[in-house]
Amino acid sequence: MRYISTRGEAPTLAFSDALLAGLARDGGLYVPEAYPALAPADIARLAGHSYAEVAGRVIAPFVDGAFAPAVLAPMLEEAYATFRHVATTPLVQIAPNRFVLELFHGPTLAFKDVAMQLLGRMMDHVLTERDARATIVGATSGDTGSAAIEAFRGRARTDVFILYPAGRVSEVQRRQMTTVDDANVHAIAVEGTFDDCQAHVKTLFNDHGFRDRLALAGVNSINWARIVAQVVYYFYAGVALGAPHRPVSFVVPTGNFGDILAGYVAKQMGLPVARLAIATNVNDILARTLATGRYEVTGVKPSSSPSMDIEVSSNFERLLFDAHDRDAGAVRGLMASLAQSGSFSPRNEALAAIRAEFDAGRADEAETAATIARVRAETGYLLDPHTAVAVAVAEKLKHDPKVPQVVLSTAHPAKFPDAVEKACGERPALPPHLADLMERPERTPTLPNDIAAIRAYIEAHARIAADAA
Ligand SMILES: Cc1ncc(COP(=O)(O)O)c(C=O)c1O
Ligand SMILES: N[C@@H](CCOP(=O)(O)O)C(=O)O
Repeated sequence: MRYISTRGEAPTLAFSDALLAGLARDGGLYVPEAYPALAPADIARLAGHSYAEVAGRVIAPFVDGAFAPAVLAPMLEEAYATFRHVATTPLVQIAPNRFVLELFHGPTLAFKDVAMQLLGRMMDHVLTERDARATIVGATSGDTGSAAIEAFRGRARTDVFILYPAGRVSEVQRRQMTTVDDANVHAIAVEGTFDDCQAHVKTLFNDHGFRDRLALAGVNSINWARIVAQVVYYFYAGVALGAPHRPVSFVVPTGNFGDILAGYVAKQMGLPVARLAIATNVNDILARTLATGRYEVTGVKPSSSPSMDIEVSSNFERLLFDAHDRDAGAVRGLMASLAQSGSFSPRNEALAAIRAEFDAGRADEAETAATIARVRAETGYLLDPHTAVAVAVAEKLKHDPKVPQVVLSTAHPAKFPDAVEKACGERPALPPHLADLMERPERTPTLPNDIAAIRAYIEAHARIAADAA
């Protein structure tokens, strides 16, 4: 399997190079040359297998050559042994034919652990084989950062620099990043939004001198390996609910579009997905795009689901690439328009193709809080605010009642105790391994929203730079 850039001007790479590259050198995102297919019989054979075993079969065609089955299988066993649930990502029914897919049983209580626990091991393996090191630079609205820090802390071959928007993540999210004292971990508060942090990361990748000097690697969902690892739970849940013999729909709380893109990839591979629904909070740029045909940045508003407070939705570029029949020139034009004017309009046929695959809806702050309170009162189930956005949208969508509808639950409610308590009067407790989180000392520099300051900080603290000096 080879990987090509959505902007068509970067070298084509094998999986392990795409894994270390993060952003393509032309500013685009890597995608496979073609999506591998799983025949209905192959999908049926996933039934009854453990999460790690299903992952082995779904991931294998993407990594061919780079990770032999004898290497990948133990890596997957080890990665998912860090999860606190025997099913890794269990399904819980909350209404007739509506299920919550709990993706938050990993070490940092969010769906990011599913991919990051594997990514950490894969990168370490490739770096060890090459006797190389890397400097990971990532942006987070709260969850990617802690998952990346947990996956890479203490690793000799990687330094991790995570940029998060100061004051715009929950206290639990911040502390999960800032209380880790391993020398290779740097959680940096930036006086800006997540979109600013993500733009800074992309600027650093596009500075080829800096990128090469520090051997930059990315762990955001710009990294294709993140998407691949997330494809697995669509198959795992789909098969548990009757695929390939019956279709399944998914409703996904969405920000950077990585999670729902993984569902789209699962569908391209052959999983019978009836509908994929994008659920947004008040930062509803994607829902507006599907409704109006115009992608238009209007300014991020802080919400009770802060991890989705995103307007520049990175992975939408991968969907645009497919929807424009893989015309890299068209994607370059749209992205140039976004950079210049904060907006773009996909071609009519592309928009029609997107609308044919996806539904979209938004839930405002009052709807999100009311959903947490009502679902708790009616079913006893406690939703985190991100999952509540998706449940609220699921309830509003037109949906075939015979098709199972799976709402992806992306975070544990205890990551957002203030929002949950405000909504339903109940303060969820952190699991035992994080019980003393609020007492642990924090370590986090605050930097201005300025690329020069961020570049200088990373250069001054990256071990690769120090060793080269
Ligand atoms: C808890 C939570 N839910 C939903 C999302 C949105 O996922 P994505 O950015 O892949 O669309 C995020 C951030 O990525 C998140 O952390
Ligand atoms: N919501 C994310 C934002 C970054 O998304 P990613 O999937 O591209 O890493 C977060 O919690 O950091």
